[in-house]
Amino acid sequence: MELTRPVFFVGFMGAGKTSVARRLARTCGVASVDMDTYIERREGKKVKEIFAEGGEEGFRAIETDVLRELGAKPDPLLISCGGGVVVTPANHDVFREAGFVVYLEVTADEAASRISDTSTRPLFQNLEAARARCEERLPLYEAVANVRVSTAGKSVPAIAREVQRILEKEGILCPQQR
Ligand SMILES: Nc1ncnc2c1ncn2[C@@H]1O[C@H](COP(=O)(O)OP(=O)(O)OP(=O)(O)O)[C@@H](O)[C@H]1O
Ligand SMILES: O=C(O)C1=C[C@@H](O)[C@@H](O)[C@H](O)C1
Ligand SMILES: [Mg+2]
Repeated sequence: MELTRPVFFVGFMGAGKTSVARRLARTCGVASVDMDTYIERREGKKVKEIFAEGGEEGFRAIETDVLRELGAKPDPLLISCGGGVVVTPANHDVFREAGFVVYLEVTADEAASRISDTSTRPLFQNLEAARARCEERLPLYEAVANVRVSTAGKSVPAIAREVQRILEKEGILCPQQR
């Protein structure tokens, strides 16, 4: 199959953006890219090190640069964003101009139960702070979303199938034209 526009997955850390995009890419035969992984390869450093050296501000600048680059690829991709991509206002323009945004909903408590190693996520260091951060970001996720998908109690393959149906209905995921 092929994509007519880039599809961005947003949502809090642990929502399943990376897992769902990867699963959908595999089952539909389209390409996916994970922004955190892409950033780590490009910078030759782990996200944690980028935060330690340049702070959140340094990380966000790289993130916006990469979002613009990936959103402008001639062959559209499934793009799993970092959990904080919505905090930078300029990123909202990229979403609006280029793509379709799938918001995967999760609570901080459920996310905490899914993530085995929070040390890789500098902004998920304790549950209290994560709950507050998650709540603070809800309106931002909602503002950019073209569609919301609840992930509570659902498996990654089930969520991927649900997203696939939505993308097909919207004409974003189509049978290959050539
Ligand atoms: N629906 C789900 N049910 C159970 N576990 C899940 C589900 N989705 C993801 N997970 C697990 O939660 C962990 C985090 O998932 P994933 O890395 O896909 O989240 P993410 O949204 O990309 O997070 P981040 O913003 O930190 O990159 C992984 O171990 C994954 O296997
Ligand atoms: O929610 C966030 O702010 C982040 C989520 C991760 O995906 C990484 O992009 C980074 O750890 C920041
Ligand atoms: Mg991820």
